[in-house]
Amino acid sequence: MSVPLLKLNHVSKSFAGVDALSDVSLEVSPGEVLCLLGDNGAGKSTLIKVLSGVHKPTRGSVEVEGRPVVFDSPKDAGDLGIATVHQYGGTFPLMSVARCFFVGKEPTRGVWPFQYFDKKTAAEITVREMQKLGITRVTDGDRLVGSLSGGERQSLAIARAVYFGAKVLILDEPTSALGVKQATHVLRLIMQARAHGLAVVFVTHNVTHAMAVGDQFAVLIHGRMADDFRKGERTREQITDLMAGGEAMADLEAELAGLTGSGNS
Ligand SMILES: Nc1ncnc2c1ncn2[C@@H]1O[C@H](COP(=O)(O)OP(=O)(O)OP(=O)(O)O)[C@@H](O)[C@H]1O
Repeated sequence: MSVPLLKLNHVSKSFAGVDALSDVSLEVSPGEVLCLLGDNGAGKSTLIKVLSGVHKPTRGSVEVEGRPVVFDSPKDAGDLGIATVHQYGGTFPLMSVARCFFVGKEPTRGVWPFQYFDKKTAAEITVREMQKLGITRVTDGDRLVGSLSGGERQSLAIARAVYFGAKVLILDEPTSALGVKQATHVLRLIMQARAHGLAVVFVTHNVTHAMAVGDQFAVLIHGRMADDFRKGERTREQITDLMAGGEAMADLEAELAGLTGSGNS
């Protein structure tokens, strides 16, 4: 059994009286997709921020490849191969795709202090890496990021993470703003990353998308792990019911029945 790439042990995170996460334990190994499911306010963003070095846990610990770590910043997490891709690709609309791909890691030419950004190399690498992910319509590294489709932006961000050696890819609601075709493309990218041995944490509230690619699942409700299971152990209905909160739905049904009843009388 391989050592998990990333592991959370009994992590809690509180903000001035709000328990955003309570006693969450999970792990993800190379070549696995962990889907983190939860409704609005469940604690998904807070969990991503703990995993990516934005927040320190109030209690509990984080391990990377079996070693306890304390991230002081997202850079610390990045240096250990943890890459986070945000909903819109976290990219800059007015930058060229090549600039965006290499932001903070620019290839240079010349000798200090006369170094300059090697635009040609950056453009070639960016276009090539995006093509590897099936994005064949971006052939010019000078193209503005703002002109890419949502799926292409996600691909750019994922290609960047993989190129710079990510071992763990954390995807924050990558499909939620996309149409069916583009969402399918992003789900394919997740499978590709998995096939390359990356550990993927796929954060979503779309049960269908999660079930299409997930190996294991964790459902957060009010900051707690309400359930965790492996592929095939729950039906879509069971997961949806759990996320919607069985009680809340029962209350609503009773309320609606009451309204209908009073309308009839
Ligand atoms: N910096 C903060 N200060 C105070 N409370 C916070 C802070 N960040 C998150 N919270 C609270 O923690 C809880 C979980 O929030 P979080 O953003 O992690 O949920 P989420 O699952 O990502 O929700 P959504 O899907 O709506 O983005 C919420 O009640 C939120 O108001």
